[in-house]
Amino acid sequence: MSIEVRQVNKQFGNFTALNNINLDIQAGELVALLGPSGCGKTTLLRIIAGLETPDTGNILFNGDDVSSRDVRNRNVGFVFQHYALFRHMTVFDNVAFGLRMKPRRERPSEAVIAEKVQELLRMVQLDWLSDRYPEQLSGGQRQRIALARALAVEPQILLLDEPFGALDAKVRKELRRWLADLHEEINLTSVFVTHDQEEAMEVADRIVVMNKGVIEQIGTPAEVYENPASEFVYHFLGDSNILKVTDQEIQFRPHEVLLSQVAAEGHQVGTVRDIRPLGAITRVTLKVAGQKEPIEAEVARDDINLQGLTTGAALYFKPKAC
Ligand SMILES: Nc1ncnc2c1ncn2[C@@H]1O[C@H](COP(=O)(O)OP(=O)(O)OP(=O)(O)O)[C@@H](O)[C@H]1O
Repeated sequence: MSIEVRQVNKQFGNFTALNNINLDIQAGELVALLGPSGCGKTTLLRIIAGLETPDTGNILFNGDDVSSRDVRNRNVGFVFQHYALFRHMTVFDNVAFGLRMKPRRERPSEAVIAEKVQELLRMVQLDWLSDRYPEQLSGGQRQRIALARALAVEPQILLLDEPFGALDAKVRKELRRWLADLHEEINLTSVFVTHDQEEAMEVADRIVVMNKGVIEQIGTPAEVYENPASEFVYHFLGDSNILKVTDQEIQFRPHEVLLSQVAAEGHQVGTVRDIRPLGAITRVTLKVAGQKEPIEAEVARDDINLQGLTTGAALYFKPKAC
């Protein structure tokens, strides 16, 4: 199901939370709303869900204006951090909840509900936990159960607010992959909120970069990273260096640097402050005379210029684009 956001504005008192938001999301897309804290991501998600009303503007699902429908009549599944699982219900009952709450005419029989719940629990790979209570689950398991619960009513739209927020890095990664796989399995349109650019890059088909209530750019992860529409997008999507050359400032990312242990054409010299192995890459921090901020260079861990390199050594560098 496609989602259109048309000229949406939202004020909280004098504060403009959303300023003329326009957004088209295709059926089957997985879209990330990315931006710093307070930029309006959650407000936009809540407006799409029907949990919040915009001051002006419309929301359309598959071309139908749903602006005046309340959340129960939008058939969206959502996982918001503060909509936790019901503590007094087992995992099974949590997932069954939405189906049991359906009006009598639409409500499946208990046998059908049981089958459906087991199928969802198998899908999130937690069917062995169906009799447990939420407090007996890990954070990652709870999030997966919350997703199963949201999917139980077969929504065509899934809205997720920082779904992996409080989890450790490894579990986050597993869940991200799981969400992307799930997306390929069932034809769902999903929008998720994150302030983590890596998370958006890794999972989303397209990223909506927001700042102070406006959309700065919409594009695929590659588009927003390689062709940022504004300074804000450039800085938000990754680390960057600023190098003063005569009266000009050059900006470049840490991986866009050439290194040399010997003086080379077009290279400047720096002093090695720190050498930090980060898995496949190594980050070298350089202090450069006359430069306020240090320069960071990221190269493959087996880069020849790292051989025998120690802190305090002189190292020559050059932004690749120069
Ligand atoms: N009910 C409300 N009343 C007043 N101000 C609000 C209300 N809800 C949100 N705001 C304000 O609107 C702005 C946008 O909030 P929103 O929750 O959409 O931001 P966000 O981008 O999701 O931030 P975060 O990543 O911190 O959750 C914030 O400055 C917030 O303080």
